[in-house]
Amino acid sequence: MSTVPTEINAAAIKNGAGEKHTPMMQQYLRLKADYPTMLLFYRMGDFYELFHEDAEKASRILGITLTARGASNGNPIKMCGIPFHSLDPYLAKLVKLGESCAICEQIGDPATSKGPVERKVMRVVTPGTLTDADLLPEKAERPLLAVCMISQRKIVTTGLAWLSLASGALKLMEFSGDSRTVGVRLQQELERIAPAEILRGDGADLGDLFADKEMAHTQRVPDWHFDVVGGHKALLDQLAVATLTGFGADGLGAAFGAAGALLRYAQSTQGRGLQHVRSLSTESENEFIGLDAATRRNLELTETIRGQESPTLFSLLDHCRTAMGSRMLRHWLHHARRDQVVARARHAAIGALAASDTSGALAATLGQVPDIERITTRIALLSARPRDLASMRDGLQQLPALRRSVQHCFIAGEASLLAAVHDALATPDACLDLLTRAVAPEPAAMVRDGGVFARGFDAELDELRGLSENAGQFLVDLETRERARTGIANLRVEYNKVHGFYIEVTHGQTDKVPDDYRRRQTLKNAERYITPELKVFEDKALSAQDKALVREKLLYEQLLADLAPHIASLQTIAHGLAQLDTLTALTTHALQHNWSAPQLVAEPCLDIREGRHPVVENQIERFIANDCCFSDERRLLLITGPNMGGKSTFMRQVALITLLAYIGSYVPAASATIGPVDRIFTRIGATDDLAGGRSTFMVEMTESAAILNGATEHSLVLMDEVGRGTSTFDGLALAWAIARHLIDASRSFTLFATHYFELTQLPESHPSAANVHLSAVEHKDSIVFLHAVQPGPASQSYGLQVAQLAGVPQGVIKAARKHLARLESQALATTPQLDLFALPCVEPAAEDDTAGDGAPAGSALLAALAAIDPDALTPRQALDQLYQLKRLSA
Ligand SMILES: Nc1ncnc2c1ncn2[C@@H]1O[C@H](COP(=O)(O)OP(=O)(O)OP(=O)(O)O)[C@@H](O)[C@H]1O
Repeated sequence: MSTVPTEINAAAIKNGAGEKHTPMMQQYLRLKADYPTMLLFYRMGDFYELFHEDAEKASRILGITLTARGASNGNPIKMCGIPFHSLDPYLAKLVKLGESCAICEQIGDPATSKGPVERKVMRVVTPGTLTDADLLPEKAERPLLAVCMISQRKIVTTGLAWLSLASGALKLMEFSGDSRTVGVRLQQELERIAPAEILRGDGADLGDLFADKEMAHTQRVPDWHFDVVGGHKALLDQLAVATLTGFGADGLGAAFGAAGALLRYAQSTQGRGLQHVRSLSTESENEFIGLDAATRRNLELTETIRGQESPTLFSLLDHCRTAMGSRMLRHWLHHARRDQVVARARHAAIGALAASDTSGALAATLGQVPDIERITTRIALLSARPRDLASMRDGLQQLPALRRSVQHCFIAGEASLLAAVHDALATPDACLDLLTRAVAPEPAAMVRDGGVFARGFDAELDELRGLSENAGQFLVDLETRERARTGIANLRVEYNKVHGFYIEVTHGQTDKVPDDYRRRQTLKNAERYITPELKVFEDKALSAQDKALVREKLLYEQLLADLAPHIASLQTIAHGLAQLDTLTALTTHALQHNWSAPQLVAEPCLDIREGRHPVVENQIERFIANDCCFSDERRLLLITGPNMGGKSTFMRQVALITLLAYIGSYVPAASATIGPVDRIFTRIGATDDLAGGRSTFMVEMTESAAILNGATEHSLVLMDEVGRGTSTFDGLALAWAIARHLIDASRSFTLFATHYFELTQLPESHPSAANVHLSAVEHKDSIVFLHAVQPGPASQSYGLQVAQLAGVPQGVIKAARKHLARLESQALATTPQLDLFALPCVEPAAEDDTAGDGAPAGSALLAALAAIDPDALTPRQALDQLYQLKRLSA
């Protein structure tokens, strides 16, 4: 097997320099030299041992005892070990933490070996190349990705190749630009693809891209692995084709380099070719609706903001009955296509499934289908276990029923996607026939245990099994015969593992034993004998058992080889099943929650009627539905309203409905008509990034900068309380300018929530902006949220009432009220800037971009008067205000 030669190992050189290591240690060091960056698990009898630094590291991570064993080259050998049968849980833990492990087995026969038994690394486990069912997350992919960058005259071309080894899906993409834009882009693509492991060239300068500790484990490989010509050839060989034109990969360069390194690494970890990697897809730069990391997080697509698995959009919609469906749903949520055709086909399929009322029956049948995708991969990698094959057989038997249900649907309604699924689910008769004939109804877990093959599959195996299985009857017969022959009534014929077969006679009867009895063993109360007849039988029976095991092993290898030609059709079936499962899950959710089919149109618009937040509507008793309407003439909504009024919920629901429509799902709304969308941006909530050295305000501004630089007229932008991370006036000024940029320059559809009431004047100078507010009413001293979005700006913020609701002590609230009144009157009296933006009753702004942003100037007295809310004043405050007004008029 080729190894992963990342660097020449120091230990190997040292070992050659005349140091005195034991023969076993020499062997260990030779093996370790090929895997310098991995933990080497060295098989010794029933244990895997780790030595030296590997032992220290593993004992620390796994919490196992570190010991020392003898000495080599004069130094004690540090070591720790684990029993061979409990390897997988330990591997799972290590790989989760980003460690890679090489598993070295004994391949020689200890009985005949001179010196240490021959050993070889048989398996390499790295975070991005897992295929074992026990090590992989069931509902997520763990792709391996390679990055290749080629610079030419300040233009950097970045090639990406990534492979989900567990499914065989191989993808390429390439993009170019100056180093800054390429860096940003790369970061975004890595966030979308979410690789478990990244390969990069030894000398590649990727800036501080991988400084982020959250980023996948990176592995350096020699730069020459990224050779473009070599990579192109490796792809042709892998896919067994003469040209890559059919895969849309013509004209790529850096991506081929990445693919070359990727395939080399993946093959080396498996120790064999990747016969299940048969196809390639090339992603173009603008295929998907762009979502940056902040947006993926803020919208809680597959992870909550706190990093939990639920409640998220994925956890809500995942009614999938197979892991294949769950993985596809997760993929769809992160890969909404801009092309409306794909989404429309899915809407039609959901419509047909819903109309035919078969989703319940489909879900029940899908529940009996195993993870055919991953089992197929294990067949290709020759690591499938007998029970994998048995469940594959049982799963394939469900195909005709599924196909009938699907056919029923697309006859009922027009759905070309379901027709394609129907075609994909054709039963692979030859494969199913082979599995049915070969595999026992309930096979043993491991081939080494025997009992894997069905009776009647192989005549030789049946004969060998017959010999050992008939032993029971033979022994009963022999016992009867020998009792009659010897007259010993309590004579017994038995078997044990140590002594084999024997005839047992108690001491009192031994004088009756015939001459042909040979003594085998003397016990306290009895003698054990063997006869020539019993010996012949013993030889046959025992060797038959061994021979049967050898035969089963051989047959199993042959069976996997015979299944290889079916890999492509099994992959097609797995894809069809995943699609069907995902569509059925979306249909189930749509039916249960009264979701409707969105309309995707070519004109710029976003018209949602009675929209709901998909996750929140599930959590509270009565969710208030709201409309949201954007058009070419109405591009920015300023959202005001009290804290807790529902602003963030409303904004997120608009983004989620848009995204759901584009992944092909129905949406939580009475109706939704949505035009082209290229990106969704969100700037929501204030979190600081202490680990990254960025303050709350810095994070806020970085995210805002990305939006201002990246948003286009087809983007949907969510801005929540921008500017609140700094002083009031700085914040207000920034919020004002950002909003204007979004209206004038980006022309995106923007939801702009703010507590700066001054901004609500924007629509007067910018007609494509409009005010809406979340309504609330005061009841006595408290507040009742109505959660309804209404036209116009909010009249006040109710901050103190919300604080009161939150349990802030009464005394504090009272003091705050007083102080607020004082502040408001002082601000009006002494800070003319405030009314730059304030107060609805003043003159409308002049549309002048340069002079104070066209802010109105009005009489301070009028402004102060307008700011007074008589209902909110105590008699004492009213009197204070009166004095204030008097002073202003003086
Ligand atoms: N349309 C709605 N119908 C019913 N309840 C809602 C609705 N919208 C929001 N809520 C409830 O109100 C709570 C607060 O909503 P949200 O966080 O969106 O308010 P907010 O206006 O953004 O508050 P803040 O300004 O303090 O961030 C939510 O947790 C939810 O329980």
